[in-house]
Amino acid sequence: MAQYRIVSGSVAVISIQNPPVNALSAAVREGLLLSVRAAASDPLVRSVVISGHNGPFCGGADIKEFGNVSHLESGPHLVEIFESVEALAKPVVAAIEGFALGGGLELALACHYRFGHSEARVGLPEVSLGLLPGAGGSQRLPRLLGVRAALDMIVTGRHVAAGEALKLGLLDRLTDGNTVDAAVRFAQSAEGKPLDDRRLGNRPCPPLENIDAFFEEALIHARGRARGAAAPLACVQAVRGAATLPFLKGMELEKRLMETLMTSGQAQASRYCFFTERGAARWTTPTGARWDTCRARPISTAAVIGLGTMGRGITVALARAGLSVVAVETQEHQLDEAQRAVSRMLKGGGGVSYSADLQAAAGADLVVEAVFEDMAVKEEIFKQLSSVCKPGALLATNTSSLDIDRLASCTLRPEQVLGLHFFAPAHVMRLLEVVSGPRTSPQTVAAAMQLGRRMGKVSVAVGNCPGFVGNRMLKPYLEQAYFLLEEGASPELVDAALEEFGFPMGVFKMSDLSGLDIGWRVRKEEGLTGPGVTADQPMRTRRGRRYSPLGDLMCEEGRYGQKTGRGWYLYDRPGARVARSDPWLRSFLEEYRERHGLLARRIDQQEVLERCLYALINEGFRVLEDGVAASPQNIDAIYVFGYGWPKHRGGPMFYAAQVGLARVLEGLEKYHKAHPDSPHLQPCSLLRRLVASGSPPIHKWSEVVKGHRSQL
Ligand SMILES: CCCCCCCCCCCCC[C@H](O)CC(=O)SCCNC(=O)CCNC(=O)[C@H](O)C(C)(C)COP(=O)(O)OP(=O)(O)OC[C@H]1O[C@@H](n2cnc3c(N)ncnc32)[C@H](O)[C@@H]1OP(=O)(O)O
Ligand SMILES: NC(=O)c1ccc[n+]([C@@H]2O[C@H](COP(=O)([O-])OP(=O)(O)OC[C@H]3O[C@@H](n4cnc5c(N)ncnc54)[C@H](O)[C@@H]3O)[C@@H](O)[C@H]2O)c1
Repeated sequence: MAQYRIVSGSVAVISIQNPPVNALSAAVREGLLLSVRAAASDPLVRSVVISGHNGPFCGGADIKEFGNVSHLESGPHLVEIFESVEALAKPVVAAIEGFALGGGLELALACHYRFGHSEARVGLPEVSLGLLPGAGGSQRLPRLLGVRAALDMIVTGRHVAAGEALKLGLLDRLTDGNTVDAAVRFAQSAEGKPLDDRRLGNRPCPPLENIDAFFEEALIHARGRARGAAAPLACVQAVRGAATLPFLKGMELEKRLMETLMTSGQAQASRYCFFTERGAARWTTPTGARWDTCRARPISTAAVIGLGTMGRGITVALARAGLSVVAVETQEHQLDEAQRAVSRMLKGGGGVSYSADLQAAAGADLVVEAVFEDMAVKEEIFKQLSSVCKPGALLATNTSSLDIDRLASCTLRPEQVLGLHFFAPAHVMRLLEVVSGPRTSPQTVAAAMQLGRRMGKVSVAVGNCPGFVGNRMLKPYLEQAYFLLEEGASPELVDAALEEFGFPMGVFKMSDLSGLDIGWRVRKEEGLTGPGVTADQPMRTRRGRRYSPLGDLMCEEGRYGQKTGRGWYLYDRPGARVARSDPWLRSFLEEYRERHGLLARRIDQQEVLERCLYALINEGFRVLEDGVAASPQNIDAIYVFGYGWPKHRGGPMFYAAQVGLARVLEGLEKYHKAHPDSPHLQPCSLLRRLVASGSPPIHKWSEVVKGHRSQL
């Protein structure tokens, strides 16, 4: 899987051939080493060019091999191959088109020169797989760029565009033309010239002042951002090795660190996320529709109705994907403000026009409705859209909780109605839930999934139910957090446990950020709170279940969160972001407990995690059982890309498998026994059946799910 040919009489061109990304599989490694040896021993060869076949240079080591030690160990090791490349007595030029990532860039760093196409990008993204650059990258890159720039690239894993790579000195030259031809010409010009200085393994790292202080600070910084992930810290340690140790010692350190990471649960979880993200594109529905049998009609024009928080972001996301967008808003001041905000985000007009009239949506291929969360308002709009829009146009709602089927039934085209559930801010957040009802056609789902990809989203096809997948699972999580407050916890304790687990924000900080009033409005619509609701039932019970009115009481006090400067925390002013503990809240909780005869008890972080996360996971099993999500992988993609679940923990369903399904079941049983009035803690039957069938690995859960009624 490496092509070898001689061109221009003296240049050996070695081309890596392993579509689609030319990953360095065992067969590629074998081929590469043989080719390098052939070039070394052929007296006619005076220089070498290494390139990728059919475009991309190389996407790095073959990630599919990582889960299996015997795969990892078969074929020559990358370190050995790269040493042979660097040691070659003939100039070796990397010809980089497309991308050189991970092991791909490490190969290029072992070459004596690096030629890049002007549109190529390079990077060492191993950290996002829970790893570090383990084939010399952590040692060679700092020797080439200096510690600061190398550390930044390695710890963030960011892709660097060719222009920046040239400025950094990572690429030696750029071309707009044929990269291999340019590299061949350059290789010939370098034939016979000394190479010692071009071998990065021979070079010391450029000196850095106050090296110890620099790395201490780098470690603190990385720890602060890592949210419990081990890989970023190992990256810092490896780069410190490059700065302080001779090359071979540094390579030994890199190897030791890599072995620890590679066998860790975190790397397994991160790898799982890598494939889960991509797997979501291969959607299926139990009605038999599939990603590979459904043709999507292209969408080139869209209308967005309602230009509040969500509508603005959706407009930007659609415009950035190249669609021509008409944005509709009835409130004049909102329209003006939105126009300014959207233009700012798009840095100009960006193919967006504005109107106050719904008729402007007449020509659109797709309409996304993003008005207030009010069924009556949305029903009226869908009725109008059904007659205003051209035949074939898809009608989508961005509702986060309302019934898609009900909206579909207001139209004369229910098969073209769906939910496009964006997350705030819609132009930034990666997740898109594509929600279909029983009457939504497969072609509609296909078109939405294709559009999601164009917008750079991780799009997950889900079924219709209250809260769809993400918000449905969030409800029991939030509920347990409230119950914990009643029982003696503080928002600070709950948030600290969740943040230590790896969430960017605990549940109470998150709730302050999104606004407590949103949930309050939904609970009022559901009849759970509001005037007269508690007249005939206890304050802490609704429909026979335990209910915490804490959120409602907070809203009644005008504590909506950041927007009012007061919520579960205190803020310096409305809109400020820094959360401070609020003594008022402590007395409020004490009085509340006293009023309801609740005795505060000591609650530890383990209970917080188990109550909140197991309740969420339990609902995830129910979602699977109901067929609202097609797979546990889809649920995990939703949580990682939409709800801040830490990647190095794989997603809630993966986490459950890693903890052990029997342990999760046991935990739920224990807590349900202690809180029998909280049905979300009652283990669902799918979880019981999985445990009874020996807790199969996650990719086999669907076999146990089969046979269940599906709503998709
Ligand atoms: C006892 C224990 C012993 C332990 C020993 C430890 C020593 C081991 C030594 C190993 C040394 C390894 C050193 C090296 O530093 C490690 C690496 O290189 S890790 C890999 C780093 N590379 C990446 O992270 C890049 C990942 N890929 C991407 O970012 C993107 O795919 C892309 C390259 C930018 C292309 O993007 P797109 O064009 O959008 O395409 P897709 O993303 O949809 O991908 C298409 C298809 O390809 C699959 N794929 C992509 N990259 C890889 C890969 N590196 N390996 C395998 N497969 C890959 C991807 O999954 C898609 O397929 P699908 O999933 O859809 O079937
Ligand atoms: N805010 C979030 O975090 C979030 C996240 C996901 C989904 N959602 C959903 O997105 C939708 C919009 O939420 P938002 O937070 O952007 O609301 P918002 O209140 O910020 O904006 C709603 C906008 O719709 C406009 N509007 C009302 N009726 C209209 C009509 N008939 N025609 C045109 N415009 C009209 C209003 O003037 C307002 O500008 C809701 O359904 C909500 O549930 C919100």
